[in-house]
Amino acid sequence: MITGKDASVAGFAVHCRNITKTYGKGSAKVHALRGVDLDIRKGEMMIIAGPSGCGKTTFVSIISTLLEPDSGTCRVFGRDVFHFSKEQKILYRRQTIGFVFQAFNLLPALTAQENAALPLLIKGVERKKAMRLAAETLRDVGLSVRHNALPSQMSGGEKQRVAVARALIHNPRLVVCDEPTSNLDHVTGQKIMELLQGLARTHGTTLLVVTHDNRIYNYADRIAHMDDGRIMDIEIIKSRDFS
Ligand SMILES: Nc1ncnc2c1ncn2[C@@H]1O[C@H](COP(=O)(O)OP(=O)(O)OP(=O)(O)O)[C@@H](O)[C@H]1O
Repeated sequence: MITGKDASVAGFAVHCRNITKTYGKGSAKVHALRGVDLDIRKGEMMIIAGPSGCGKTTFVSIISTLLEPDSGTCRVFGRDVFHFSKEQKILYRRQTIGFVFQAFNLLPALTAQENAALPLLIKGVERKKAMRLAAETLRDVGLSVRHNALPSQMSGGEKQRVAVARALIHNPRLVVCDEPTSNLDHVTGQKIMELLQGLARTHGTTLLVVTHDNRIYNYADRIAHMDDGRIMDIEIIKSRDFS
């Protein structure tokens, strides 16, 4: 982990200190995060690993402003995200972050191309242009055909490619993936990770991936191992120069 008095916040995609979060009250109280510090460098792929219930999803939800922390600080690309207004949070989630979830979260009534175009359509991009960019992005993620298929007509791997296209179409600086391979077979999971890694390297995107699928650990630059609401260890997988 990069820490120390001289660490420059400006060099980091994510810079978090002492984040705590509890759920519930009294005897039902759960300490989900017990003081999490983490720095992620721009362009880095950081995996957050750890057993079920250790606080992984809580942590990424807080960074993404989907959930309020109890205490702590967090700067994402230098911006103090815990003090955003409601409107700033909405814009931050739409513009800065791309999300990929295990359950794909595609809208069932929309085609692959419409699902991929969604972030642009929400942003107000004209439909024809959004659909053209969606077709290009689907090609980038290896889906050259079946753009008019509905999610119910696609395989798990195809759906996850659409989800990745949708996460990347607006060129977010940070892509947050929660168990992106857990509903996929091994080979398809590896393909999705290669895709994310390749696209991230081409565009300099920072990737934050929550997983307990140790078969994808080798795609990370570093792995933050969590347990019981804390980061216990940071493992370096690849030593790349991020300066
Ligand atoms: N809305 C909630 N209300 C009460 N407790 C919660 C809530 N969400 C999570 N928890 C608890 O907080 C702790 C951390 O949960 P979290 O979902 O962040 O863990 P996780 O590491 O992502 O788990 P998994 O790998 O199973 O998804 C767990 O003990 C969980 O039961």
